[in-house]
Amino acid sequence: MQIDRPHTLTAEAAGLPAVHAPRNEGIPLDLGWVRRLQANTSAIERRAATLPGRRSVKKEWQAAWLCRAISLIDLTTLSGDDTEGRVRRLCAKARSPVSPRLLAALGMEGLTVAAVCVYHDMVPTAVEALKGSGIPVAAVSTGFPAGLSPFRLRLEEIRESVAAGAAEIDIVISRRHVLTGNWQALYEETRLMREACGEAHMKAILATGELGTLRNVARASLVCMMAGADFIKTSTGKESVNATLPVTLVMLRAIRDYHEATGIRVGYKPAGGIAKAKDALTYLALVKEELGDRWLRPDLFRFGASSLLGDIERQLEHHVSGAYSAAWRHALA
Ligand SMILES: O=C[C@H](O)COP(=O)(O)O
Repeated sequence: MQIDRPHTLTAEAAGLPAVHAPRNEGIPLDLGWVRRLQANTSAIERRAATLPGRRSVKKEWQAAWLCRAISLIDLTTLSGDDTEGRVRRLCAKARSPVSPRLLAALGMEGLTVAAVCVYHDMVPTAVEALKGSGIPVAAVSTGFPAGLSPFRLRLEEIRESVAAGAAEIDIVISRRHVLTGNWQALYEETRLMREACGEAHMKAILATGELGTLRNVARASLVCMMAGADFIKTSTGKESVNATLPVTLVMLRAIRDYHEATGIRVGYKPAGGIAKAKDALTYLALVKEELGDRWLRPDLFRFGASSLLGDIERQLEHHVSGAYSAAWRHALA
């Protein structure tokens, strides 16, 4: 598809000025609605398969959309060997996601990523390193990635992450509630997590690669939105299958249904394995087709990605200079 041409290659084209959708306060669990939801797997897979081939944005339009993609990244490090030093370097990258020379050439001075996403223990370091930047810190709490620690500890972890300065909390759902069709338990658990988040925005990670069917993905999406999730997110990045286009179609349509029924906009975060600039453009095109431009802003869309920024930077370098830089020059991103 042809994405509309942004007027100019400016910060505005990259997703600014900031807008803030009202929060999703949730609604009572509607089991009838949940059970009516179906997913036509073969139709969804057919549609998803046509998407990468139909995308076509070139030259300055492509550069503008790649800058938009940067403004939508939750720049992430979630490794067992994370150190304060690595998190500080990541935060420096978040403030200045591509070289100042490139930003000046693109007219994109001031461009930053949307947030930095880290484990609970790294929240104070990230908060300190991002001070004054306006970039929020997101914490993966609730026994990430499996979410199988005692429930009271998962709630406590959320509270501690918020107290340490996290403005966004990425929770993981209990996959077993989905696999056993226990929507009541999923709703109640997610609702309590939302309460523990307080003012912090909550992204509900479904771990779609472990939910078995696309119908389960649709129903889990809906239950999490009913329970008050501000975002629904595909994956932790640790499952064997993470973000995919079919899962994205299902989740976007659940978001559209919820919006049509309630008037509330819930955000979407594909995460895990999105590492190429062209994949990011495919996701943006799909969101634009399914939900419209309003969802292509940081308050309603994020990429959860640890290495996407590096490839986008390489493509922008090519746009400006006509040459590709070596991948190792962008190792951190
Ligand atoms: O939430 C973010 C993901 O964990 C990042 O996954 P990734 O390292 O495959 O980009």
